[in-house]
Amino acid sequence: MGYCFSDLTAACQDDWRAYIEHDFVRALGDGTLDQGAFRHYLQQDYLFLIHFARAYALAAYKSRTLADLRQAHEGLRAILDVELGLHVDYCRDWGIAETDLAALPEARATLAYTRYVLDTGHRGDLLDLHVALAPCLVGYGEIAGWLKAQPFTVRGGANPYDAWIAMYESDDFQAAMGAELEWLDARLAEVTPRRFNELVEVFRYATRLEIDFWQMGLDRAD
Ligand SMILES: Cc1ncc(C[n+]2csc(CCO)c2C)c(N)n1
Repeated sequence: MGYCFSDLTAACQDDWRAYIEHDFVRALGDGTLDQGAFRHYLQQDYLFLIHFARAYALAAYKSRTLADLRQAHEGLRAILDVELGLHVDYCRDWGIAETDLAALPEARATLAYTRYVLDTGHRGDLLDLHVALAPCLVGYGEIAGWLKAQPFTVRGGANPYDAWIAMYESDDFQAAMGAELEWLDARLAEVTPRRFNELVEVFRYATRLEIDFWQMGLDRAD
């Protein structure tokens, strides 16, 4: 007993590194990512965010305390009022109109990942759901930090993806990630070894689905 979040990443080290250091991420860092691949990723990420908002609504439904209910409400509000608006503006800069976003067909990788998270939340409890969401929330913060430390990363106007990196290294985002880590560490401190192993499986599947999401972008898969 007495687990914490880093025990989850340690238990799935190979998958976690494959996600954080994926070729898509490296190419974002050095600015060589194919722009069509990025556009495909952005389009599917719009659909991803909508389902992610639904997952926060599910977190509200699964809450047993007012504090957890408020946290879920804040997550839902942040996506609807901030993230999706930023995403639509950002897509416009990349030549994707909001009307196009609304009509997008969902790629299989988007479908698999988002429905896995929702199903995990439905069949499990609030901790299962948060663990399924963690590769998304914590992973992107870690990716921004990892890119910052890599010698190949190009920053500023010379990298067309600089704004994307900046978004996830921002103080606001890093603070949201820190709050999530605190919540997870407090819950994981109390779970049994058997329960921890169940949560590792949830975390591993969600991490693999993040890898597939990057790969979908690179392959422009539908
Ligand atoms: C496939 C995919 N995975 C993770 C994120 C990152 N992300 C999405 S919503 C959110 C938190 C919202 O409050 C974060 C960090 C993404 N955009 N796309």
